[in-house]
Amino acid sequence: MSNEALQLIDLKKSFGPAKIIQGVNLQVAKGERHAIIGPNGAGKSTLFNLISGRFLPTSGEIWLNGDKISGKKPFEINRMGLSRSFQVSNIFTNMTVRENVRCGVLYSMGYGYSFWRNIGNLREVSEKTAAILEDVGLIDKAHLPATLLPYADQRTLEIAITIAGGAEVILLDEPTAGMSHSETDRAVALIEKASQGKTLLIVEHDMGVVFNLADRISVLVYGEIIATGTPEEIRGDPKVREAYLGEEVEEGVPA
Ligand SMILES: Nc1ncnc2c1ncn2[C@@H]1O[C@H](COP(=O)(O)OP(=O)(O)OP(=O)(O)O)[C@@H](O)[C@H]1O
Repeated sequence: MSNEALQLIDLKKSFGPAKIIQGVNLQVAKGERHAIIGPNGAGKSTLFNLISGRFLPTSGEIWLNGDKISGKKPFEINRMGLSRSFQVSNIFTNMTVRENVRCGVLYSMGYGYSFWRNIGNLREVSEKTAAILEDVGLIDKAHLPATLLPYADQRTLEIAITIAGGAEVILLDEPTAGMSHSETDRAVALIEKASQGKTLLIVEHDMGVVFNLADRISVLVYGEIIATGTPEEIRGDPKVREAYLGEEVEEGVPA
């Protein structure tokens, strides 16, 4: 059995004549927290859309835990153990916070979204739901309709649902976008705790978050990975400084 949770092999994606992803090779080990950084338009969202099955690659392959997933549909990839967060849109706004997390828990226990089925082990579902709500700090707001939550809490709920789904490999898309410093700190703590024992791939613009959270970082520029390494290696890489980090290395990144 391979030790790779996720493997991208010479992955390419074009939209018409525009070559957006230009031969990406990436290996993410089981249990690793890996961040993808790069300037606007580098292709980070496109890469996530390829991995989660929303886009088909133009060429190349994607493997998840030793199984080829490129060419499969998003729900098939999800069932094979990969879960992806969206920018809030995964939330059922007409349900309470508790019901949202409960859906994720039910899904992880194999019930899918078939609410009408007779659910035998209700107690286990309720206990798991309560534990997640407690962990993410939303237990006091569990009874509220999700739509009434402040923005940062909605993002937190989105992360909670993604993680409640039980997938081993989790893709988080800019989880701290639009958050204040203190909200960001709380979100990072949540992600660290909730991703224990799982594999995390994260796209994030906040360099403080990236350099705190990631075991390794890949830098994507114009659809190509120009460097992969530990935070120290990336911080010290002249190519990265020149192409992307620039002044942020001095100003935004913890030494
Ligand atoms: N469906 C599409 N059709 C055509 N072009 C697209 C499509 N999706 C993305 N692109 C183009 O691909 C390029 C990369 O976009 P992408 O959103 O992946 O970048 P990004 O690194 O996520 O940027 P940001 O940091 O701003 O979110 C952009 O030039 C974008 O216009």
